[in-house]
Amino acid sequence: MDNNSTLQQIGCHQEIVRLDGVSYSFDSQSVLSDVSFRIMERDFVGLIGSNGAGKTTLLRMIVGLSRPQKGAISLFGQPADEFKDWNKIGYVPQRNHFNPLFPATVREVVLSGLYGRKKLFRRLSKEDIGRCEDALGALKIQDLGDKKIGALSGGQQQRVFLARALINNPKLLILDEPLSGIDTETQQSFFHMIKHMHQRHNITFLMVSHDMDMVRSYLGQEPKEKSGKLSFYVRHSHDLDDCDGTDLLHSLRREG
Ligand SMILES: Nc1ncnc2c1ncn2[C@@H]1O[C@H](COP(=O)(O)OP(=O)(O)OP(=O)(O)O)[C@@H](O)[C@H]1O
Repeated sequence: MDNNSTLQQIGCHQEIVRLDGVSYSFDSQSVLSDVSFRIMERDFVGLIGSNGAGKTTLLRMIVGLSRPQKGAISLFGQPADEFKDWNKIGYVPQRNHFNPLFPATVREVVLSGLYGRKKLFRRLSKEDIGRCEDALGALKIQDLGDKKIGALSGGQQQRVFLARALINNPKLLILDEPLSGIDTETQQSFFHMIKHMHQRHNITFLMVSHDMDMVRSYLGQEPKEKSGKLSFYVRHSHDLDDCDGTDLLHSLRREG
């Protein structure tokens, strides 16, 4: 193998998330105990576990909303405490449901995903608006842009939250039960869409799901690793000689 192809493989094979002996308790109740796991670039990781197993607690630590009480987390090769490049990570938390009277439009919700507090207070640039339209296009909801978010169905709202997470063109998307509370047909098209993002646009995924059939159909029958009550199912989309195409929004602009 020549140097170039070795470099290419490393280039597509970065360690995105590393958990080393992570533990967490609420009061005296231990929720996670000594969890170690690595997510490589272009992995699709399905995180499975019973109710209360600590899945959401783990995701919240990865996105910096809380810290491990023991052990360490690294993101893109950096200790999580020092990590600043949060626009590389898109996060869709569990059970996002808006009150039907919530006044924001779909476009406003998607734009609120632009990372950086200062962006909330400064005027939107043409580029910001272009990114928003691209994200709406990626989720096939351009026609909903001016609708009030609270007036949409659960499945449509889920698409809006995914568009919001995509607006920064993240390398890693973290989804907490994105399929819950939506009908089977919408679940299938949603899952189809995220598989496409994984395979064609090289986004790395960490997804919590209770739908074992869907998880197994894409990620295989057996978990790659288990830790306590958590199981990690993994599929890698990596094509050794293809390191291109990580920019979903950009690709869409070109395709469109
Ligand atoms: N803020 C909190 N204060 C006290 N206990 C908490 C808090 N958040 C979570 N817990 C407890 O920690 C445990 C793990 O919760 P977590 O939400 O991480 O589980 P989960 O695997 O995501 O569950 P589910 O599948 O039901 O969403 C649960 O027993 C929960 O009651």
